[in-house]
Amino acid sequence: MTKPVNEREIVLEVLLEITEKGQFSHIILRDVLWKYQYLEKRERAFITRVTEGTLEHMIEIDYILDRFSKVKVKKMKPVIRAILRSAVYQLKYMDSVPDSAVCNEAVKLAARKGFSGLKGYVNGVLRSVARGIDSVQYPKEKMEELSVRYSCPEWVLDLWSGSYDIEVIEMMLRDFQKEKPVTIRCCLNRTTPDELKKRLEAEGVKAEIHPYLPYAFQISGYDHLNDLETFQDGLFVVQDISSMLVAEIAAPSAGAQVLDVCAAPGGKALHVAEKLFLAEAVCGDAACAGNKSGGGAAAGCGIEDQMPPGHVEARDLTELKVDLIRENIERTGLPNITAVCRDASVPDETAAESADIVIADLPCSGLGVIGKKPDLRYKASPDGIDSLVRLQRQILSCAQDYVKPGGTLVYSTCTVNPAENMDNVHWLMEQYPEFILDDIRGKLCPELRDNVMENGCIQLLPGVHKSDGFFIARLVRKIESEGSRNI
Ligand SMILES: C[S@@+](CC[C@H](N)C(=O)[O-])C[C@H]1O[C@@H](n2cnc3c(N)ncnc32)[C@H](O)[C@@H]1O
Repeated sequence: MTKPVNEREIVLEVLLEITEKGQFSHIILRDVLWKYQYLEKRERAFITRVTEGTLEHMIEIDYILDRFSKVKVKKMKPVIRAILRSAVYQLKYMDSVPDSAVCNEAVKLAARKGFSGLKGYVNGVLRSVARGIDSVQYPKEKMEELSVRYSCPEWVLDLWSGSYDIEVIEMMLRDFQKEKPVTIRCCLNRTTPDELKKRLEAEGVKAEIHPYLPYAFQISGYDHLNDLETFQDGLFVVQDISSMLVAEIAAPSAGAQVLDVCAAPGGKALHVAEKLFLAEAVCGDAACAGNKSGGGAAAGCGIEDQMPPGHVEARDLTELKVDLIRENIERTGLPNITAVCRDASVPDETAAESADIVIADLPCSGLGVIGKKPDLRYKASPDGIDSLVRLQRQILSCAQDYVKPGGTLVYSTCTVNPAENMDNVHWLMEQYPEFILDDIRGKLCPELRDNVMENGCIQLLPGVHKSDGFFIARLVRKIESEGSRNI
């Protein structure tokens, strides 16, 4: 009996949504896995692997197909193109599926989708690919070769070649294709890293401390993260180490007023709120026995009562996004953070010079995280990057206004594209000379300290560093009488 849904048919639906309709792979995949949660674990894993793998290797797959099909990939009917792409992925990268099964299933799927007349074509192309795949010649020219081998558009490589050596580019590309453990952040308002490690291990999870931060772990060896008791109890959140560095670099002191202008789903804002909560939980005065969260059991020195409590306002553009922040606030149980819907590109005069710390973790091309979101590389374009830079500058020009004199602006992106990173920092300092770069070295572990640029910012590169591609700058608004502290 034929099954009502077939995992290859689901892969086809998902691929068409992403490649033909421009949907994001992580969102479509999440929704589809939710819809078909009754499928067996093996089938769900197959859907994820074939979809992500096809996207990750799509330029290489198209190159291979163009060598074996008379009709070029660009000219194929979308359904046939998607069926062939996912089949070539299975032929090249999934030894567990016999070649004959890949070909037969693709032919059946083409027929089910109304293309019975193309059964012979699909079968012919795939059988020739299966026979000849190991003898495909890759391009001779280096950039072209890298583009095909690692499925990265050539214009992206040209862009990077202006700033990075070819060896570094290849290291990044190789790293994007590597399977990596998930990185989590221990919620220090709920537990200690030691306790979390013990509980994870009791659940059969392998947890290793990340070399950059003592409260970050790399975890592996579990089936469904959401099913872990430690996750359900809110003892950790999933977050890349690079994102955690933003809160380290923001380094809020007790009583700080923080504004995150682009906060959803809330990772960095919640981390800053946690730091603030911990800074205020214990009074800094060594002679003081009291603390704000101590329920009044001990008498304090009084400083903690005079100080207004610190707070994080986490903003984002749409109610949908703000609801994501709210869900995460509820999960972590932090009392000192609120989520607000507001467009960061529109000036907010009511917030002028109101924040000790402004976090501007802005929308960007995401070229530092294409290993995790494989379709981003096909969605980005040179024109798209130009308009992102315009948006980033518009948001930065609003965000700088909210920083108090002496306060801090932390600018970050998850890209390795200098136009969206260092160029924006230079632009900001030209437009607003009251801002100077602050050196972040003292806020990082020794291993990373040496990688901070001369101007005090950091550009993390996948494959070079143990993180996503990520950029962080810390700028300080001068107090009027203050001389230049520029480094
Ligand atoms: C890089 S993500 C932020 C990630 C977040 N800081 C975190 O750590 O979870 C950029 C965010 O900017 C938001 N965004 C884009 N344009 C915006 C605008 N004009 N105003 C406010 N937020 C915007 C997006 O919705 C997205 O959530």
